[in-house]
Amino acid sequence: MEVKKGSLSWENLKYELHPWLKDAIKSMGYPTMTPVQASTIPLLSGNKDVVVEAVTGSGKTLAFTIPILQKVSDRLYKVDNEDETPEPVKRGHMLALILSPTRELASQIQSVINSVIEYLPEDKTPIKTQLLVGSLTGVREDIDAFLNNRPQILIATPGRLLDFLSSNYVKTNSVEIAILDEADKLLDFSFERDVVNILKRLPKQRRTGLFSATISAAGDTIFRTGMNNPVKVVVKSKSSHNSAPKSLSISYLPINPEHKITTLIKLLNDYKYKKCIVYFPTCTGVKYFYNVFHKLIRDNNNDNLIQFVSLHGQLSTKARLRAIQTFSEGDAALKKFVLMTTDVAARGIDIPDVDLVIQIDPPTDPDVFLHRCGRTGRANKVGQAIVMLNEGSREEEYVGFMEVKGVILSEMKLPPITTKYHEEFQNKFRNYLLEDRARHELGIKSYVGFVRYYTKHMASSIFRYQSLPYIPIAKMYGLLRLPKMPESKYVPNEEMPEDGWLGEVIDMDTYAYADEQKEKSRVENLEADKLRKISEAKRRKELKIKNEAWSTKVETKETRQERREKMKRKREAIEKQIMEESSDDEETQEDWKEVVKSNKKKKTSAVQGSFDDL
Ligand SMILES: Nc1ncnc2c1ncn2[C@@H]1O[C@H](COP(=O)(O)OP(=O)(O)OP(=O)(O)O)[C@@H](O)[C@H]1O
Repeated sequence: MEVKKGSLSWENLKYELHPWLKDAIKSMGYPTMTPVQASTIPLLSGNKDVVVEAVTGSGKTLAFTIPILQKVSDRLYKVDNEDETPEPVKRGHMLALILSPTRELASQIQSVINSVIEYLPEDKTPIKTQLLVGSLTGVREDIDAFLNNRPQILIATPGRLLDFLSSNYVKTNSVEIAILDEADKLLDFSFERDVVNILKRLPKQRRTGLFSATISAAGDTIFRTGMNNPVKVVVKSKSSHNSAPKSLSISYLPINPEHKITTLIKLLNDYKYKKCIVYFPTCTGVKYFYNVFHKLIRDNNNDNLIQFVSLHGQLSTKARLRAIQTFSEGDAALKKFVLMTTDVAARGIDIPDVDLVIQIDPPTDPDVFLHRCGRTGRANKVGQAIVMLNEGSREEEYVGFMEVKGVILSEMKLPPITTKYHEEFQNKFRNYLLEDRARHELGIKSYVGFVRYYTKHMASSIFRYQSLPYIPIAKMYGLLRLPKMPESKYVPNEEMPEDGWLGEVIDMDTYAYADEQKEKSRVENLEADKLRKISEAKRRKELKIKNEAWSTKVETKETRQERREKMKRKREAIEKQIMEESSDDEETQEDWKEVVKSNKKKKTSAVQGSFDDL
């Protein structure tokens, strides 16, 4: 169904809403409907199932919230006869279910619904909501709260809802409406089984609504949701076939990967923005760079003009919700706010002051690109999204690839940054890492995580891990030395630094942890390891000498005294040699020789190595 132009005044809504709901919307300060609301509310409030695809920030949440509240109000307040009273909803039953792929989004949806419910007159039976997401509370507590508070509307993530519904105290046969927000995500391989299981438990005559900015990505799986002849609502941007909202401008920045972090810092320092979201590929990457930025940018910035907030899936639910709260409630008039995050905050998150989004790398799933960009430029507010692409590589083909998907990217020029600026930061970065071995270990983990992430790109012909610039990327991660990993075989021989060192060689034996306890045990382990190696090698050599000595005795007829002297000298020489060889680096050097050797072999035999073999 195409949305027709016309008056978007709430008075023109083609459905008669409950008076309290009409008043609530007016009081909330939304002068007009958005196109997706104008078309969806009448359908879903009536008796239609809907599949809604509308650009990011176009008001889809209210487009399903209003029909839900309308249906709940029908059930709670509507009577055919004035002197009748509606039958109350039974204990253990609910009327509406909303599913969301993330805890943050579920919590945000609950806030939107609650903000409308606030306008419900006090003389009416209260409408209540309950949030069901993993690890915030236990399932048992959720069930107790549900039975005691009797909410009619549940907002949940799939896993927790499934556990919750397994209880005999929870009944689903009164559910009148079910919504899947970010439906394409809920119907992909990660959630589909749970979601389909949940929907199977609901009454067949319920209404179902599927919402997303990229619903087409769900393909045929939408038919597994048990919808009844659904109506498709499509709302595109006004400008031709652009899949992004008109108020959002998207640029790409071709860049040498080695300079990504310094350039990011330059942008964050110099750009005018209120709130910025920076997307990193992995949780470890967020943790690592959050620590780096917190220390190197914040500490140098006496006025603390930028506040960094980190949000990723390895944090507890409470910490995640707190991070979103800090970021969204932060006063942008006082300082800039930067949320460093992963795709956990790619979809649905609605924070009005976000006017800049930066992606260090494109997401592995091309559909997520639009969701990430769409955290800005919402509800007709101006926003800018920037994605960094490795210059002179196939990654630049991403621009054409996205254009086919209706996402237009324009080229952005690099901000002027001197070599001195890069070098100064890299020196600071190196010194920061040298202060604590644990920092470098986290850097290695982040780099390795990134390489794994890269191999998962769906557009694998554009994002080829075989031609990834491994050395510049390792430098971007600040690494002192390239870690041992199978992918290093893709580094061309002529680019491979000696023994993998990316800068000045350091003594790994004395590279210490800042944590005293950890350092003590590292040194102890190192010593024990050395002693073990010495004694093992000594034993092996002695055995060899013994055998040799025996045969020599027969052959040369040496005197006992001479043999003893000789063996003593040999033993001493061996010990000396072992002491020199037994440093931690021996293994690494061997390993690097192997990498170089295998590279040579690869070149001469011209056989392409397969990843799965490794
Ligand atoms: N009728 C309206 N008039 C003005 N602003 C509105 C209206 N309806 C919703 N909004 C505002 O628009 C913003 C975006 O809405 P919402 O979060 O529902 O977008 P969405 O379409 O779900 O986006 P996404 O696809 O990114 O999840 C919100 O801040 C919301 O308050």
